[in-house]
Amino acid sequence: MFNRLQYISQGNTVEEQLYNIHQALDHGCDWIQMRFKNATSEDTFTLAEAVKILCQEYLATFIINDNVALAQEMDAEGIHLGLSDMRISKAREILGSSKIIGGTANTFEDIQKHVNDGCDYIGLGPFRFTKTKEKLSPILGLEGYAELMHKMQQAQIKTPVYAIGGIQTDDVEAIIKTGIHGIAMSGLITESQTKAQLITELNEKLYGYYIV
Ligand SMILES: Cc1ncc(COP(=O)(O)OP(=O)(O)O)c(N)n1
Ligand SMILES: Cc1nc(C(=O)O)sc1CCOP(=O)(O)O
Ligand SMILES: [Mg+2]
Repeated sequence: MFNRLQYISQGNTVEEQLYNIHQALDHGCDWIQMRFKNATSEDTFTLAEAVKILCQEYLATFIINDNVALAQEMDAEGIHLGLSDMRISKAREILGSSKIIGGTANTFEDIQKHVNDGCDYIGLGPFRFTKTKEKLSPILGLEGYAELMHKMQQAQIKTPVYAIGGIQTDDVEAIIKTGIHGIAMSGLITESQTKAQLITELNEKLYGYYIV
């Protein structure tokens, strides 16, 4: 079973990214998605090498955003692909059955397509407006999540779903009640000055018991 909290990395330079990822790992995140937009391929490679070592050290899951070739070269645990990235069936051919492949969805049709293509989890968003990503799909909110989770249940689709987009601590309980498996976050974790407390609180809400 996949863990319930994903940290989506942030930072404009290799150093900022590494600092943020290290902080997240140090304070209890054990799933890192390396998301480094608008970076050179050299910087992206440098960062990926360092993040791979860090994730091994912290026994954390290392997922790469967008770049299937890099995920293959790094032997990362997986890849996250959006609606305008490589199709999941193609990535599966390249990476094989042992790698984790996540896909972004905003509608039930997106979910069906990714599931039919063999994805391992769905990133469903945005929950609300966020500055972290440009060109957001329509906002889903709690009602959108409830409706899509209901449709998945009716269709007997059991693929784990992660909520994403502008999520705050107080949103987590209501999101989980819709049947969503976990949450993926950037801004709240990156900007928190009390990360250990935040991540403990998020995990309590996500797992329903106290995690040290
Ligand atoms: C867990 C998770 N869900 C959704 C996304 C968004 O992916 P995508 O739509 O490809 O957008 P970018 O992240 O590439 O800007 C994600 N990264 N992770
Ligand atoms: C990377 C990403 N994808 C989204 C989607 O809706 O597909 S929202 C998003 C940004 C998540 O960061 P934050 O927690 O700072 O809002
Ligand atoms: Mg993408």
